[in-house]
Amino acid sequence: MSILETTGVRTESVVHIENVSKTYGSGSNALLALDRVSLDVQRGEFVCLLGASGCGKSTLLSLVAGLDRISGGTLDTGGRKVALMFQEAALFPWLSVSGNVELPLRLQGIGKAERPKRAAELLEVVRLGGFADKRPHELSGGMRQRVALARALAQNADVLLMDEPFGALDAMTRDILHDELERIWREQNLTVLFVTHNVREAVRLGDRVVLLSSRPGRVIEDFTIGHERPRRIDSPEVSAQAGEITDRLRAEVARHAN
Ligand SMILES: Nc1ncnc2c1ncn2[C@@H]1O[C@H](COP(=O)(O)OP(=O)(O)OP(=O)(O)O)[C@@H](O)[C@H]1O
Repeated sequence: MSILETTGVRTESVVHIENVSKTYGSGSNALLALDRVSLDVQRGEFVCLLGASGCGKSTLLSLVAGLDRISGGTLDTGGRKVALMFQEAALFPWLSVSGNVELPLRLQGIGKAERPKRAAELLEVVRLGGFADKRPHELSGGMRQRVALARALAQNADVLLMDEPFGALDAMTRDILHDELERIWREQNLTVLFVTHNVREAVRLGDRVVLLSSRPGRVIEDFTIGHERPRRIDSPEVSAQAGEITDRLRAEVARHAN
């Protein structure tokens, strides 16, 4: 994987996407979802992907996760481990909170005695220390997403891929989880690729906000978000930049509609 020299700072690209295209189906049913998308994510970066509905954001994440194959171009994660987190926590209802977090530990071959201890540590990280023995149905939506985050962290991945993870939560819960995710990202030196529809959320969280065009998805703009952290989603700086990006997105959606 490439080591880039930028302004004297050594950075390492952990996700390298170059001219990646994805076509679903074939012949007269072929649908071009992504059209020559290029994007590099550096180690430790928090990159948000934004775009109109159906522009291929989830498709790009599933390609990076290796769940589907690219139709053209180059996609290289250097063999790094990636973990995925979705809008729905998708916890196993018959397992306890701890049991859900222990599952990826088991798949990694971590011993039976060690797993509950490691799960307890991860539940502390997401501030669910006292909930190890609860079942998913006993938790709120925000708490279930915390468990899903702990489970993703349990995979010990280099890259965390998040597909609208807070999309189904109320604004206050989402706000709290933004703070938590930012803290965990920093403490654990994670690299995050985060898909969202919510422009403010993208500016609240991202080092960069990458805007995709309407289908077929192409990168049309890559905004660097330089505001000091931690940010508030309702701060004047975040609102102003979100306004600028929203205008760009609206123009793109209108262009596509014409
Ligand atoms: N497995 C599939 N088979 C066929 N077409 C698909 C498949 N997955 C996605 N598509 C199509 O590819 C396009 C991109 O879908 P994708 O879900 O990646 O977009 P998105 O930007 O994540 O959308 P949204 O923001 O609405 O979640 C859409 O037109 C969708 O219908």
